[in-house]
Amino acid sequence: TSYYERYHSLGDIYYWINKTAQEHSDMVKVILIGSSYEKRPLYVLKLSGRQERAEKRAMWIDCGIHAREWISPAFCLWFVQYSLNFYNQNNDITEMLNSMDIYVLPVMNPDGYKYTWTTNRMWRKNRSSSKESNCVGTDLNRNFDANWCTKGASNRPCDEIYCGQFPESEPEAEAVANFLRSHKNSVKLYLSIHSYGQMLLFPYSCSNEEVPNHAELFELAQEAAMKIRRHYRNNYKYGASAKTIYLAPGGSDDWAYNLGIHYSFTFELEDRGRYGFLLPPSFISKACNEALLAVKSIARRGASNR
Ligand SMILES: Nc1ncc(C[C@H](C[SeH])C(=O)O)cc1Cl
Ligand SMILES: [Zn+2]
Ligand SMILES: [Zn+2]
Ligand SMILES: [Zn+2]
Repeated sequence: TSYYERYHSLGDIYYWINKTAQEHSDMVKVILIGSSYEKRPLYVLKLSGRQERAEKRAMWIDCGIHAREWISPAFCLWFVQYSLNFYNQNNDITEMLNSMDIYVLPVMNPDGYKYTWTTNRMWRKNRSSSKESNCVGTDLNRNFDANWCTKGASNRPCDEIYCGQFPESEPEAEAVANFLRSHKNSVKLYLSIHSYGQMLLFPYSCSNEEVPNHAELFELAQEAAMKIRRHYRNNYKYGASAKTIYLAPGGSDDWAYNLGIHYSFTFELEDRGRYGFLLPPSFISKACNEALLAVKSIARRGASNR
C-alpha cells in the first residue's frame, strides 16, 4: 500500500514535511510558527499554485490537535500530496490552488501524538504539566479564547477536557492563534480536522446562539454532506456544533470565527464508532477521499465569496 495509506510516526512526518518541500520547492514553503511544550517545532506547509495573483485569499487546515485522532494527520499528509500531484491535472485542485494559498499544519500537538506512539494510544491532550497537579496535559481545543472554560470544559488538570491555566496558556494554541491573527486579512476559510463521528460542524460550540451567517454555513455543510452521500454512500451529520455534537467552549473554530474568519468548520472524520480512534489503515483512503470532497465543496463556495 502507498505511503499515504499508512499511519506515520512523528519522526516520519517531520522527514516527510522537509522532503515534500524539497521535492516541490516551486509550490511548497515550510513556515515555523512556534514550538510545542516539549520544544518540538510546529511546521506549517504553505501550498501555492504557480500563478501569482494579487492579494490572494487563503485557507487554513490544522490536523492532529488531539493526539489519538490519527486519521487527522493522515488526512493532512494525504491532502498535501493529492493537491501537489493533481495540480494542473484536476480542474478543482488547479482552480483551488490558483485562487488561494493553503496553509496546512499536519501535527498541531506533536508531543501528544508522539505519546500515543510510545506510551498511551488513547491520549487526547498536549503534554504540558501544571504546578498544582501531577496530572499532565491541556485539551488544546478548550484552550482558545472563546467563552474560555465555561460549561463544557473543566478547570481540573486531570480531566480530558481541561481548559488550561488561561486562554492560549498552551504554546501550541498560542502559536496557531498568533499566526491566524497576523494573517486574518487573507485567511478566509478555517478547517480543523478531528475524528471520529463523521460530522461537518461549524460555530458556535461555545454557545447555543447562531452565528450571523448560520444559514450559509449550514448550506455549505449540507451540500458537502450530500456529495459524500452521493459519491461514497456514507452519511455525515452536519450543523452547528452546540446542537450537533455538544456545547463546549474554547474551541479553535469558534475563536477563528470571532477573529473574522467567517467560514470556519470542524470535521469529524470516520468512523461512527466501530473502530473509533483506532481506525484501521485500510480505511485511510476512503476517509480522506470523503474529507477531500467536503474541502473542495466548501472551498469552492466559501472562499469565493468576498
Ligand atoms: N469548538 C468546538 N468544535 C468542535 C468540537 C468537537 C471536538 C471533537 Se474531538 C472536541 O471535542 O474538541 C469541540 C469544540 Cl470546543
Ligand atoms: Zn510528489
Ligand atoms: Zn478532536
Ligand atoms: Zn472527535
